[in-house]
Amino acid sequence: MTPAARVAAAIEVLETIFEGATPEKSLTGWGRTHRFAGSKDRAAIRDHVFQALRCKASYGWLGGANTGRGVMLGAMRAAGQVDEMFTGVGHAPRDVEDGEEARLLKDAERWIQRDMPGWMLPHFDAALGADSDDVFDILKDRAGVFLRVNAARSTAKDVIASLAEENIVAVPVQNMGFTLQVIENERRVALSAAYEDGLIELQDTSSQHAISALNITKGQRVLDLCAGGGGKALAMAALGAEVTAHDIDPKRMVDIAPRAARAGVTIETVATENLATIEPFDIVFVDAPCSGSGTWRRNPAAKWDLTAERLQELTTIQDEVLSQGAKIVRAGGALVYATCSVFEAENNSRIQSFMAVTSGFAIEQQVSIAPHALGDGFYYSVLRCAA
Ligand SMILES: C[S@@+](CC[C@H](N)C(=O)[O-])C[C@H]1O[C@@H](n2cnc3c(N)ncnc32)[C@H](O)[C@@H]1O
Repeated sequence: MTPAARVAAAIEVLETIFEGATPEKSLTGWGRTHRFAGSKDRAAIRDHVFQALRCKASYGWLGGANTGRGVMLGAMRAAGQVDEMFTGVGHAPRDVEDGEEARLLKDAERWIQRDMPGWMLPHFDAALGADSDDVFDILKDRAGVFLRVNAARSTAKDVIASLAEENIVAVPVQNMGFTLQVIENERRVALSAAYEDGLIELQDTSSQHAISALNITKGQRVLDLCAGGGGKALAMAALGAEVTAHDIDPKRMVDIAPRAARAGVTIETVATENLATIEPFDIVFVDAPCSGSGTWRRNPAAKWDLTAERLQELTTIQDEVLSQGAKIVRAGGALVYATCSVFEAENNSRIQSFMAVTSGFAIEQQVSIAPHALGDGFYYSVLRCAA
C-alpha cells in the first residue's frame, strides 16, 4: 500500500471507532476484509489510528471536522503532509474540499489544544498544578516499550545480547537495574526467544518502580487482590515472594499460570469466596481498577470514553477493595494501594477516606508519578498495619 492508501485506510477504521466500535475490533475487522495488506501496512495503519485517537480533538480542529476524514486531514496538516496524502490519486483520500480550510490551533479552546475532555482539566490541574500542560503534551505521544528482566533467570546484559541476535535493540533505563527500553523492532519482542524463555516481561517503568520500592524479601506472603493478568504478581514472585493472586473476575487471571510457568515461578490463585477464611498476608497489594488516566498514551480511546459518573463509580469500587484488602493484612504487615491514574479523587482522596473510617493503619509512603517520557502515571501508597 502507498502511504496515502494507509491514510485512507486509517480514515475508514476511525469512522467505525467513532460509530462505537473499539479500536482493536475496528482494526481486526479492517484486516479481515483487506487480506492483501501486509504486516507493515497494518502496523502503519494502527499507528495512524492510535495517534489520531490521542489527538482526536486537535486534529479534528485542524481538519475542520470530528470525522475520520477530518481527524486524519488534521493529522496530516500537523505533520505538513496534506499535499502528498490528500491527492485523490489511486487509493489516496480525495483532495481537500471547500469547507476543509486550515484553522490555527492557537484559536481553539484549551481542551482542544490539549486533547483532553474539558471536564477533566480541573482534575489534572489539581493533581499536577503548573505541570499539567506538559503532561497533556506527553499524553499526545506514543508510549515507550519497557521490559522487566526476570531477576530470577537472567541479567540486563544477557537479555540485551539475546534480543540483539533477533535485531531487537534494548537499552538500560538509568537507575533501574532490571528495566530495559526497547528502541528498535518493539513489535518483535513478544516473539523473541528471551520472551518465550521467560527472561523478560513487558511492564512499564512506573509499575516496576512501585514493586521495587516495597523491598520485598524472599518468602514473604503476598496477596495480589486485583491481579488481572498478573503483571504485578509476576514481578513480586520474581523477587522471591510467595504470591497468591485474586481477581473478582477469575477469567482475567487465565494468563497467570502460563506466564508464571514461563518465568519459572509459582503463583497460587484464590477464589473470592475463600478470601474470608484465608490466613492474613505480609503484604496485600491492591492494584485497584481505575480510570487509567496515567496510561492514556497506550489506550487513548479511554480518555474520550470516561465520564464523571464512571469516575465516581470507580472511587466507590476503590473504597471497597481497599477495605476488603485491609481485612487480610497480618498485624505489622503492609496494605499497598496502587492506581495507574493521576487523579487525586482516585489516589490520595481514597487513602484519606480509608484512614477516616479505619483504625490500626498508618501511612508509611505515598508516591505520585506523573506520566513522563520514560513511564506512565502511577500512584501508590503503603499503609502499615499496627503490630
Ligand atoms: C488495574 S487492573 C489489575 C492489573 C494487574 N494487577 C496487573 O498488574 O496486570 C484491576 C483489576 O481489578 C479487578 N477488580 C475489579 N473489582 C474488583 C474487586 N472488587 N475485587 C477484586 N478485583 C477487582 C478487575 O477485574 C481488574 O482485573
